[in-house]
Amino acid sequence: MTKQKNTLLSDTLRKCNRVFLGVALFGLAINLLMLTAPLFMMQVFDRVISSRNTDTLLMLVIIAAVSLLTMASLEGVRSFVLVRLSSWLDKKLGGTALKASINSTLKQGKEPNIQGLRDLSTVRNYLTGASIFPILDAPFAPVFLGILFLLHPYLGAIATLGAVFLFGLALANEMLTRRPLMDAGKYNIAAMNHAEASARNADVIAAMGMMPNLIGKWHKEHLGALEQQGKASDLGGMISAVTKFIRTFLQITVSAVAALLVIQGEMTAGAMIASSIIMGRALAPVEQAISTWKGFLGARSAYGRLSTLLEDAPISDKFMPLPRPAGHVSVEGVTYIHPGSTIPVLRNVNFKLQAGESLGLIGPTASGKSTLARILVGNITPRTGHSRLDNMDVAEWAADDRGRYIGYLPQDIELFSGTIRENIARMGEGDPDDVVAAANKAGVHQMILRLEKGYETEIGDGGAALSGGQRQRIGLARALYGKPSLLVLDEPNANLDNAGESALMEAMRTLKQEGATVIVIAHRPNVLREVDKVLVLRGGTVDDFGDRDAVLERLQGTPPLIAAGGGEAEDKQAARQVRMAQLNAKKTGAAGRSASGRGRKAGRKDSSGVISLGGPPMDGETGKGSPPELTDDIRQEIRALAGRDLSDQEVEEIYGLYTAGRQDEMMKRLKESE
Ligand SMILES: Nc1ncnc2c1ncn2[C@@H]1O[C@H](COP(=O)(O)OP(=O)(O)OP(=O)(O)O)[C@@H](O)[C@H]1O
Repeated sequence: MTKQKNTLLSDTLRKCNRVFLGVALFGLAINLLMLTAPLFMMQVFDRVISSRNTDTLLMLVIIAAVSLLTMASLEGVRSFVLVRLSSWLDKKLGGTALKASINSTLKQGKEPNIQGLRDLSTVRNYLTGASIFPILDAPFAPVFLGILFLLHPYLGAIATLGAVFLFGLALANEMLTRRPLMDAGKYNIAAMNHAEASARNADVIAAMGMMPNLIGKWHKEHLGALEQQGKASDLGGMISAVTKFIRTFLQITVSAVAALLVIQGEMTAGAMIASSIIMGRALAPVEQAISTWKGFLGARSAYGRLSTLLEDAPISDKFMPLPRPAGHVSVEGVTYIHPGSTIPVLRNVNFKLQAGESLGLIGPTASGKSTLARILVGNITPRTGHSRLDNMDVAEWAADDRGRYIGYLPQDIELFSGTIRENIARMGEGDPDDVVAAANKAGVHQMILRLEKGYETEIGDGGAALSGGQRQRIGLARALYGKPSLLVLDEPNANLDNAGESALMEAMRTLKQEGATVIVIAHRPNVLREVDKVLVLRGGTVDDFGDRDAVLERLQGTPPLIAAGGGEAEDKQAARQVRMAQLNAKKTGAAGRSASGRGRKAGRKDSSGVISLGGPPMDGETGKGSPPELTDDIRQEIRALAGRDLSDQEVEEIYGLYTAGRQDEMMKRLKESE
């Protein structure tokens, strides 16, 4: 089935046709009224001066004044209409252009930008600004040429030839400058986006002295734009100079021929003056068109980009709201390839969660966890397969509706300029009770109250006025706002201290009681204590899925996928607890089969837990196998297993037992140190 294209842009502009027709008719009247000056001059020279009749002169002045006033009023009304048209266009298309820009960032993985809004502004300014007048006035050029023919066929012929020649120059201008101007536009957009992105990352730039490199990169793109612009301006400037010369020379030629005709008695002196003025009017739109050509090309490119962007926007914003889902999650054969890539980042991912279940999503870096999270919340659409919430494909569920039932905390949190209250209420006004309830659940209420303006504290762009941990906790409160049925938390504890992490785990317990389904991506172990199930993602495929303890037990002997973080005592304790959960699961024979049908890793001891400290596991019997190097990570892991701070020597001794394959003694030493 071919996707229906959104024709909002062309439809909206079509609706403007009547206004443009009106504006063109105004233009006709204005152009005719412009004949006031030449006709006045003609009458003064031919009637007043020869007859010395001052009454006629007064009458002519009054008629000219009325005519010029009418012209000024019409011009005023024309500009009034165009200003209103500009606002109307903005109201009609602005929201859709912004939405489409945001969606294209989301779906096509493009660098975040609001080019759609910029393009709309370019098109709008062109259509409703002074640059459109030469195009609207151009159709009247033949009227003026016709009048010249009436004054004398020679004058008409010279002016027509001149107009054709100038039109040819205008065409040459279009053909020669189109490509460089389009290239300049492209370079310019890249340079501006680059500059915007740099400004957003000011901290990193300043701290690591990246400024010269970034400026160099920006310069390269900007110079590209300047070079192409220069090329177009050189050509345009030359053509413009030739045009000016030809136009002025034509004016002189017409005046000279008219003077000859006057001498030969074929024309009056007044007609000679009038012909010169009319000639100027006839050729003005052609000359103006050349000078405003750049604006026209810019607007045309902007129109092209905007229509491509809007074509993919949803045809209608209307949707039938669906009832609150219970929270059943079903991921069916999901494969995903990032735009611009050919390698699937997720391959045939399948799993199901009942409403109220919680899942820990773990896996090595770049295994596709965040991508899966974005699919689960409906931000990106799988290439094949479906992610369903209560049987409804989230990708097909209108975002504004489904979003009410989903809580999402992305890795980079993404807060907005505004107050804490607005941020928690997802940038709406928000019911105060609901805002406080979400903050309480995220354990952040007291922290907010301690801020100078409490919930009304302005947090700055992206939450710049908050610490990393505060941002994460406010992001969590935003995710919890409105009691969502499904929560997807992407490394929610990455910036949290112990108190923050305890609050997070408390929130997970509360959510469980409330029946919400929670999916949490974890690199640090604490949160895994609160989940029912664990899914291990490796290289974009499900490596293992099942009950937490069983999966963790099966992970024995593989390089660690979760790390004890930061040297915090609780972290170490948690890491140890997760390890112990693995060991206990082993001891009680909880090992099951993996969801993918893969058997558990070849066990080496079945009577007690085998601890692996990264790298290939050591053979407990023989001590054979290549021991991994005693890295800082392994030191940390040993300390986490011990649950307290060991001296370097103690760590090395325990490690010695490990590398010798003396697991029992190692366990004893670990317990001793408890
Ligand atoms: N917008 C994108 N365009 C192209 N490739 C992308 C995009 N986003 C992610 N990727 C690629 O997809 C792969 C998976 O990324 P993803 O962020 O899902 O991994 P992850 O498991 O969450 O990693 P981490 O644990 O480091 O957060 C990576 O190789 C990454 O480079």
